Formats: sequence, C-alpha cells, structure tokens
Amino acid sequence: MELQLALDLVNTEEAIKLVEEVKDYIDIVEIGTPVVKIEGLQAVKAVKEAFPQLKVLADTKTMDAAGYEVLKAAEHGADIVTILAVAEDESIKGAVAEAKKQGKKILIDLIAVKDIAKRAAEVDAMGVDYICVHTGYDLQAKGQNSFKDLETLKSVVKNAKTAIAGGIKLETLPEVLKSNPDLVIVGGGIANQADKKAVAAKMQDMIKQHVLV
Ligand SMILES: O=C(CO)[C@H](O)[C@H](O)COP(=O)(O)O
Repeated sequence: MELQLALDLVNTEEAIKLVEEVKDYIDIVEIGTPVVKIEGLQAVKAVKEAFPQLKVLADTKTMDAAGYEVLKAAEHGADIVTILAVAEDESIKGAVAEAKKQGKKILIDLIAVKDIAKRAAEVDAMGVDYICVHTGYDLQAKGQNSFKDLETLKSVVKNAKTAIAGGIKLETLPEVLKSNPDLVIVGGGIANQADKKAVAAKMQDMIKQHVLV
C-alpha cells in the first residue's frame, strides 16, 4: 500500500518546501489540479527534479485529447497521469496506449460517477493502472466520503490497483485501511496540519502496520 501526498493549494516553491518536510514518509507526490492549472506542467517538472526518488503524479483530470496530455505530462517528468472516468472510452484507451509507450501509469478518477461498479469494471478492462474513488471538495463540504465506494470498487476490479481520495485524515485512516486499497491519497490531512512531518510519519506507520497484519 502506498501513500500519496496531494498538493492543491500551494505554488511550486511552497510545494517543494512541503515535500522536503515529509519526503521520507510518502511514496508519491501529487501536483494537484489547481497547481497544474495555475503554474502548468512546469510545476511537475520542478518537483520531479527536486525529488527524483519520489513518484510524481500530475492531476490533470484529463477529459479529452488524453494521449497528447499524457505525452506532455510524461515529458515534464510525471510518472502517473490522471484521466476522468467520465471521459469517452476512446480517450481512456488513448491515454493507456500513450502511457505504455512512455513507460508511465494512468490513474482513473471516478469523481462524479454515479454507477461506480459499472464504470470501474469498464475502465478496468481497458488496462488502466489505478482506479480511484474520490469525493471532491464540493461534496466533502456536504459531509460525504468515499469509504463505501471503495468497498464497491474493490469488489469489481480485477486488474488495476485501487485508490481512494477525498478528505482523508489521520482519524479516518483506520476506516480506509479496513478496505485495503493499494493507494491512499491525502491532501489537507497532511498539508494543512501544523506538524506535517509527524502526521505523514504516523500515516505511513499505520499503513505499514496494517500491511503486516
Ligand atoms: O483531487 C483533489 C481535489 O479534486 C484532491 O487532491 C484530493 O481530494 C485529495 O485532497 P484532500 O485530501 O484535501 O481531499
């Protein structure tokens, strides 16, 4: 099981400073969608150059021209690129084909998908690397989470790794771990805490302990 730190509300300089603090306790750094929109793929490039030992995910949330966007993200150092599950099948297949050519991975984000079981099974058959259940900020604000969706995802996926994102905190991590995802994505649960290093270390420890049980 891996831990991914999502960086959404920072600039490149702040991102590098933050990762420096927690780099020993995370496996993947996510350059969040707002950062990609504001600073472009240069942010991905800068973080990958600063931390070549970590995997970097570009959260492009791609919806179209997916092969091209995967190529450009790969050229800027991304190891993993995100595509929305609601995109056309052709877009997802194009992303998978380009990622394979570049030696990179595709994460499919199920945000806003109503029938998780159906769409997850469909994208799983397209050869994607990760499939992620995700409660975005706007539904987190209404008290929603993806814990049940993760169970659904786990029950249908045969090939891809499973992931979960959306408001996960130290206190809710045990609930997430019960469903055994391959990847846990945490943004504010680390980035907004006073002692980021201690929280990231504790989370990584809980993940390792859980995997051993
Ligand atoms: O993709 C995102 C928002 O669309 C975030 O990166 C993801 O939700 C993780 O951040 P947080 O833990 O703060 O919710």
